[in-house]
Amino acid sequence: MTAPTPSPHVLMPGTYPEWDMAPLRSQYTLHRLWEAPDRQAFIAEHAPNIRAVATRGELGANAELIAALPALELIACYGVGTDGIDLAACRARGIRVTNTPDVLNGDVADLAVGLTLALQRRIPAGDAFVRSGAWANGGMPLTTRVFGQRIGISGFGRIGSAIARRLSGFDVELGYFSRTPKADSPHLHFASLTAMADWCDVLIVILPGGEATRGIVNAEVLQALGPAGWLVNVSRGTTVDEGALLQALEEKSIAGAALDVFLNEPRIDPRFAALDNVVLHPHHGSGTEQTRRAMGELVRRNLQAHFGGLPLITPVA
Ligand SMILES: NC(=O)C1=CN([C@@H]2O[C@H](COP(=O)(O)OP(=O)(O)OC[C@H]3O[C@@H](n4cnc5c(N)ncnc54)[C@H](O)[C@@H]3O)[C@@H](O)[C@H]2O)C=CC1
Ligand SMILES: O=C(O)C(=O)COP(=O)(O)O
Repeated sequence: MTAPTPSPHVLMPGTYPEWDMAPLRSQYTLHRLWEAPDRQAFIAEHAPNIRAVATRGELGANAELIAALPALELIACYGVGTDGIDLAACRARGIRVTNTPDVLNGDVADLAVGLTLALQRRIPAGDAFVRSGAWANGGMPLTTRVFGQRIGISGFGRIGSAIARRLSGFDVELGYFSRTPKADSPHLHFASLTAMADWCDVLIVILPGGEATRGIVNAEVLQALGPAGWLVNVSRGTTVDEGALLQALEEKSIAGAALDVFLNEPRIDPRFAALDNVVLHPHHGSGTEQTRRAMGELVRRNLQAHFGGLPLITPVA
């Protein structure tokens, strides 16, 4: 009789939906960090056994956590953005990293388009107007036309190009900002974000987060967008200089913003809630059941590939 193969130990900084937890429990020894009363003691106790971390985008894995796990081989991220994971620390130790690209493109692109429509046509305000009974006293104020505008997409990768595909049906003029022009794109290319902000009516941001893009949407970009310009951010809170954005929104030096992402989520700056020219959304770009199931499955396939000695499905590092 052969001894049963021990199941690999996996540290989870935060939970996944139950439909993912059940199959993970059956294949791995899970260590639930979010339930530990003393994180340091919990990590120290289990560190020698932990071979993988299964994390989420916003929880990431910082240098301190990585350094505390000497047997770590893999960090699997439930989400495409890996800006919360210290990739340099991983590369230095040969720790592999995976994410969940592509399966969420459609949902995040749908939300970007939905937020654009909600912002300019004031759909949440319309809903509140009807519910409050204000309609009985007269019509809702007029809004801004979406079709016929110039829309600039900043970050023209998997999700950015999915946004462009959707908006191509909206009779708008499309431009994109990227470091190198895409040979297969018929849209107007901008090598300068400020120049695109000056050109467009709506600036949609879907760049990766992290140091390279921190505050890339700065006061100068917002000024170029101008009092008739709108910002839609579905990327990361860090890509926008939030102080400059709040000031621009308060002074109405831009027309408005629809935001799915913020600094310090979920405890965002309370100044946002006092504004009437914003649509606010709780970082839910991939938040449909179908996509979350696909993301969970991709995390599991990466873990299985790693522990089965097979090539990773969606490696980042
Ligand atoms: N709001 C939400 O719920 C979600 C947000 N995201 C965010 O969207 C980001 C983009 O995702 P994908 O499209 O899958 O990534 P991607 O890697 O396919 O596309 C990113 C694009 O940005 C470009 N880029 C990177 N740095 C740049 C810079 N400094 N200047 C100009 N262009 C630059 C890249 O060349 C690439 O074309 C993720 O990293 C994540 O932060 C992703 C999913 C959901
Ligand atoms: O995949 C990512 O990077 C994300 O931001 C996912 O976030 P969400 O699914 O929108 O909460």
